[in-house]
Amino acid sequence: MTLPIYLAEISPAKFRGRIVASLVVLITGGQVLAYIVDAIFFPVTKGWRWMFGFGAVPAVVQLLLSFSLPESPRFQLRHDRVASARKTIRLLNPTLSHGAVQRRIESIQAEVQGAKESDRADEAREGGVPLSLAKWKDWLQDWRNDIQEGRLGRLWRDRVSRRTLLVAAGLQFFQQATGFNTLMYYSAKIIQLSGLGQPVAFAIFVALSNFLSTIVALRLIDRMGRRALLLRTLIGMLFGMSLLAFSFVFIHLRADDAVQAAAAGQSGPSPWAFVAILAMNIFCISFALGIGNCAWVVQSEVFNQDQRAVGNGIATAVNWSANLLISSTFLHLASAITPAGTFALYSVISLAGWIFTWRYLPETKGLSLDEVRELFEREVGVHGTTAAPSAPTGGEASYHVVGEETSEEEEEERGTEATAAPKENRPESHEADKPIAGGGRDAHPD
Ligand SMILES: O[C@H]1[C@H](O)[C@@H](O)[C@H](O)[C@@H](O)[C@H]1O
Repeated sequence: MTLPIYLAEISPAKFRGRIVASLVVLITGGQVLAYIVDAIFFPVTKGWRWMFGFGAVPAVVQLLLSFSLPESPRFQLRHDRVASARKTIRLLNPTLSHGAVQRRIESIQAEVQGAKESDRADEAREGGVPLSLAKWKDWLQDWRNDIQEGRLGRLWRDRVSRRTLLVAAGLQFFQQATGFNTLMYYSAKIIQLSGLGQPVAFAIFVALSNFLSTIVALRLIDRMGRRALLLRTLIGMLFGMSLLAFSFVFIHLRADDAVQAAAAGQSGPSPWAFVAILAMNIFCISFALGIGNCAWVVQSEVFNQDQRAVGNGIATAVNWSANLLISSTFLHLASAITPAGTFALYSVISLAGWIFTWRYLPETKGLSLDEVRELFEREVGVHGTTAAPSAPTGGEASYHVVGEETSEEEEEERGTEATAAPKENRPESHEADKPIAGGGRDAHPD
């Protein structure tokens, strides 16, 4: 949960999508490694001990490396640690000029002002009833007040914040409910059911295509934008999952001995088994190019400073709860309504995910975290007609010039010009590349 927030807070707007999505590259790379370790230890007696034990290695490395990780400049400025924030900004952006660092500090200070006020209000309310069993009623009341008056309550009461929560949690829900992890967890089983031999080898192939496509997504997410990418890849997911459902209508499910006979070459697998493999790969590649990344990126950027932690917490909890629900029900569903029926159900959920994205997600690419918030504050959301976002705050690199790579220094300089210049005068305001700010339904590429 902390990582998307941390990465979003330390990245310039132009590369934020890519930097947050690099987290997913590491997750999916880790999954491939886990498959390989498991394949190695599968034939070993009590190999599961090694499988679990190896999981501790990256955790220890991460623990050791985290000691050298600075706090994000936003966090430092929220706690008035200006000198440390200056040092961190320099560390993260060694090419920035003195003036540019100062401008970034001032912009973040302006942004965290509201959050600091909320911090003070929360502190004033806290320290209430000491935890003792005899006073459990007071304690419960205190806890309820905290929820109502604290960050959670503010997140729920405010209409704009509710919308950001809906978008972040909704995308995380669809990321899991479309059934991707059933393919990750049960791909060997599914492949075995289809009558193909070598289920583990094919399963590694699925994990590998997830990993490689996630790397490709890094290049697309800031160029194409989250919304455009999602709307296209959800169609790929819908197609892949429907094809998988269709292929399973014709696959005669095999019992274990029949699978062994097929593997020994006594009876070949049905050609539909190969269609199923193809379908799984289409689904996985589309997932990894789109919602596998975008859900994390979007949740890291839609909340304001005050609500970022609680909002990300809720969205992450939705992700894991939906994951638990889907993966723990897969085998039961497959025996109740057949695998074909289960995959058909997941494809209907992909369709619902497409409608949700089209209806609720505005384009956030290239906008500073501040501007993303402004975008949600505009009444019209994705389908109105009000103007594009206001000029960047100057604190973050706020342009999104497709295909153009610039140094931080240039970005900062442009940021200042843009703050002074009216929007129409901005040199790079390519119509085609404008985020779908308030103009989505008419303007979006689909
Ligand atoms: O974004 C990640 C990633 O795509 C993983 O492959 C998947 O297993 C996770 O559940 C998901 O949250």
